[in-house]
Amino acid sequence: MLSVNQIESGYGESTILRQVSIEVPPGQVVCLMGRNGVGKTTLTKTIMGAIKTKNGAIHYNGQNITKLAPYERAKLGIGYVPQGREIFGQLTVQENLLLGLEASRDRKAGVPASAIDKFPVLPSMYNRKGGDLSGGQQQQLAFARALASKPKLLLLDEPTEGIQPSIVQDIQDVIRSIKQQGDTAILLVEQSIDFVKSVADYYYILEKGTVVASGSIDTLDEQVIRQHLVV
Ligand SMILES: Nc1ncnc2c1ncn2[C@@H]1O[C@H](COP(=O)(O)OP(=O)(O)OP(=O)(O)O)[C@@H](O)[C@H]1O
Repeated sequence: MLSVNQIESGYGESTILRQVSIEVPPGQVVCLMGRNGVGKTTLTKTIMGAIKTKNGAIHYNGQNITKLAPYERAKLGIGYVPQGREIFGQLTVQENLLLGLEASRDRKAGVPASAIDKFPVLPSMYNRKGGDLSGGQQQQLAFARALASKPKLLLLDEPTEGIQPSIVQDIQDVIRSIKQQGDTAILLVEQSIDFVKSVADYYYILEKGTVVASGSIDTLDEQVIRQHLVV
């Protein structure tokens, strides 16, 4: 589904990612882990096209998307929930959700029930400004907005960061239900090892912009955690 092959990317003259290769198979949950500042967000932004790939290639469903603009990648079915959520604070919840449809091929159909059903708190807030929601509610809105275009690959950048435990649990349940449906793959940036172990099929660990460990989730053992993740 997603195949990142030996990519190099960064900001201006500075190169952050070097020789990074990852695979996200259809319908699977793949976690991207690593300490602060190792390049996890840079990788999700590069996959989405917000940062240019300097070398290497990104293929999505067999198509080379390395040079496509972010909106073109979104149209192909890649959804993105950025770190920090990036909700439009002055727009209502409903308007934020409708913006999610801009990436979709079928705008007239409206926001699909499949995006809203997973976040029962949202419909009661349709007319509230995005900026007036709590951090956890904004995260749910950002998630639903990404689901509005029915993505086949979802990039989630630290969806549980700074969020109260009950909403972390809700987000975990949503990821599980997407996984159970089996038609959307997820690349998840996440720091919590328990969370990762409860939802993921595979993991990759980055250090200084390169992949230093990877495997099926049952190989994420104490030694790997101590070596690459414990601060
Ligand atoms: N806009 C930017 N311009 C220049 N350098 C940047 C920019 N954004 C990030 N960096 C640098 O790129 C490196 C990787 O940052 P990145 O945000 O990808 O790491 P991360 O693993 O997602 O970290 P965190 O877990 O703290 O979110 C860091 O050294 C960071 O300082």
